[in-house]
Amino acid sequence: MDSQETFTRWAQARGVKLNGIAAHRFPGRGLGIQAVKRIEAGEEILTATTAALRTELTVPKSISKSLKNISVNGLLAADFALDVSPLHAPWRAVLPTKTDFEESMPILWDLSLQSLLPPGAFSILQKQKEKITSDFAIVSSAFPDISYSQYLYTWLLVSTRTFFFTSPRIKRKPLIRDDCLALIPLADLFNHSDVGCDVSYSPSGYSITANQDIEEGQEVYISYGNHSNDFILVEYGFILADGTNCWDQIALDELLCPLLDGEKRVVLEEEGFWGRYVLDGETVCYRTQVLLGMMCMPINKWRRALGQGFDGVDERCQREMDAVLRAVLGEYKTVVEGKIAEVDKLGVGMEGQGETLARRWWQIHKMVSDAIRRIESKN
Ligand SMILES: C[S@@+](CC[C@H](N)C(=O)[O-])C[C@H]1O[C@@H](n2cnc3c(N)ncnc32)[C@H](O)[C@@H]1O
Repeated sequence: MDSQETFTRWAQARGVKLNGIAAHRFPGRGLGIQAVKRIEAGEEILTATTAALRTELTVPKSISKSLKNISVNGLLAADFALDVSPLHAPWRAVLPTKTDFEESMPILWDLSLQSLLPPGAFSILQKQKEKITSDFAIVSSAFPDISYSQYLYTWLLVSTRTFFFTSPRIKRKPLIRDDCLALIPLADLFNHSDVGCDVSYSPSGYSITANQDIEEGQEVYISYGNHSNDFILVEYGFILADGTNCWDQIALDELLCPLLDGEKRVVLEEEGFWGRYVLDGETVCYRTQVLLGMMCMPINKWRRALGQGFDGVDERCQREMDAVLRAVLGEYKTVVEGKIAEVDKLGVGMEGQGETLARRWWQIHKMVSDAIRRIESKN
């Protein structure tokens, strides 16, 4: 019996039930879930009782009592790092290796490559580093034998494969969303697509239901959330192919925020419209329209537009706003081309790392070029 089969039986013995699916290795995606029969939309394909889960409630007291104020991701990572028991051996045997992560996860890339991440991804990486550093400080003072590299590995294992979980037995206050985590054996093998099977959670456990008809032999996906490729790259170590992520967007703050300062910036801050400007595959966000309006309108007119909605501003004004955006995006396109050239000539790290990074910049290039074309064809 191979490790996948052993793991499957182990999970089934713990209360995971499968219907028409099995673990399967997919090139470039590690393990995933495959349909082993034709599945119809609405069919339940996996259920897991809470007895099958690994959560903060299952971490041995000998570990949790020494790790007060740690994040739940950090607590579960410590549990993984300290766990050598035969109990979880079949699960451990199918998990990605440190080498898998070295190639895929930006946090393990050379700093010169990290500095070439798109701004949106770079800021997510900084937050991820802060969380891990803070968790490791707590863990290393309680368990000095756990090395940083071992802890980073188990932290990423947890962060890349947890599901949303709550329980009345959890007394933690305040209970923030990032801390509502569970590991579900076998369900953690589903790979991500922008739209996937429905995952539902109730006090009795999890249920995963096909969102569409799936042919025998096809890969079966769930969605990890409505995430951009910048987010997926940093948090999960891959990007979805061009045109296959309907949630993709790019951050525009670095381009737009420097254009405004002084009083106009203060007004935008006061009205809650400063920062978080994005462009997706179809348009810039409403916040960006509000900022462009501030750049092109007298303040009284801007306030009226804020009350009535920026979608209906007059044509002349909209043309001015479009012209500002067109100019900014044009400059950014040149910057993006420079980044692609830098990535190509850097020659640092594993081949796959630079390749993923260049692919991401090309996706951004396309999004920016498409937006420029849309503006030009409109005016
Ligand atoms: C929850 S696990 C899924 C199982 C994983 N493939 C494995 O071998 O253990 C999440 C990880 O799977 C990989 N993954 C998920 N969806 C993917 C996709 N669409 N393309 C490439 N890799 C994907 C990434 O490495 C991600 O961090």
